[in-house]
Amino acid sequence: ENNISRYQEEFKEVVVIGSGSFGTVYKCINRLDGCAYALKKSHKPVAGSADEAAALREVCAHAVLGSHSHLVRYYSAWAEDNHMIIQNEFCNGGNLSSIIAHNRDEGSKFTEGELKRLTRHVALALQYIHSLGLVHLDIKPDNIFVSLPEQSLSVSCLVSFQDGGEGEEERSGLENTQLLYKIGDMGHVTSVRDPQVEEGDCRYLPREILQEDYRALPKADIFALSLTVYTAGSCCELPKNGEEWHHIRNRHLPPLDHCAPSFNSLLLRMISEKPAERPTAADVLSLCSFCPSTKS
Ligand SMILES: Cn1cc(CCO)c2c3c(c(-c4ccccc4Cl)cc21)C(=O)NC3=O
Repeated sequence: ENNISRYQEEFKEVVVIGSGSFGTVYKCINRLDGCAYALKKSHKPVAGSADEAAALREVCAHAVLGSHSHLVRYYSAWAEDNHMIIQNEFCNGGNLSSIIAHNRDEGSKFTEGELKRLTRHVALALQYIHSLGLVHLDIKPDNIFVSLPEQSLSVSCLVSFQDGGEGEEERSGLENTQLLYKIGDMGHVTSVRDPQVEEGDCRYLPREILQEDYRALPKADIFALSLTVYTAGSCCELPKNGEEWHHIRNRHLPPLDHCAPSFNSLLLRMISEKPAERPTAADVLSLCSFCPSTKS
């Protein structure tokens, strides 16, 4: 039997960077090109199972999506000794959920400028995905990754990034780096025309998806983007079900007190009960572009 492991042959495993029901994610260095990659190792799904269909959708989606500055880049995928392995771009800034958790501990939160940069980057990626007739269906802080370009990994920037820095002026240091937000985890991507919907995280799902109404799937991504941005701005945990869950679906979302009314009303419009009333990704970009504080 073929017991040569491509994983061992081609990569040096550095550290586990995540693990869960999906499998285990490692930061690895490719022995040939010396670059860091994120490799997710999961058990090979049973042939013909829903897991196998999802794994195929993930890899095919990456292959179709190609490369985009606000999508985590896919490099390769293969099977070995009963495991599935996917090799993706390594994002060195962590994911949005780890940054939100850090802010929650520190009692600090995203400035309006940072929230607008986050909204713009993810809306750019959604505009691209939707333009290809695809939808993501699992937009949430865990699946938004951060890339800090090397040159901005100076100590001062890292300090402000890691420890929140001394105050606003330290944090504002972030606003000027070319920090990039990227959508990752294509495990729920499906086509708008012939959707094979695997429901994403219910905290970020609009009502119509739970009611299996798939007539406006791109607007489900817009709904989830709003609650993702809201979570980053408020550091609050979203409800999974019950009264509070329905309250939000009735557009009751307390405004982010440090953001302009125009930004709060954009977030509210994005969670309109009727998908048709939610803006498209292109609308979000134009509504969010008049922001003085951050470029890019
Ligand atoms: C838990 N976790 C932490 C990270 C690093 C953040 O600094 C991470 C990454 C990915 C993924 C990932 C997600 C879904 C599918 C495949 C992969 Cl490799 C998971 C990741 C991925 O595709 N790229 C990553 O950086």
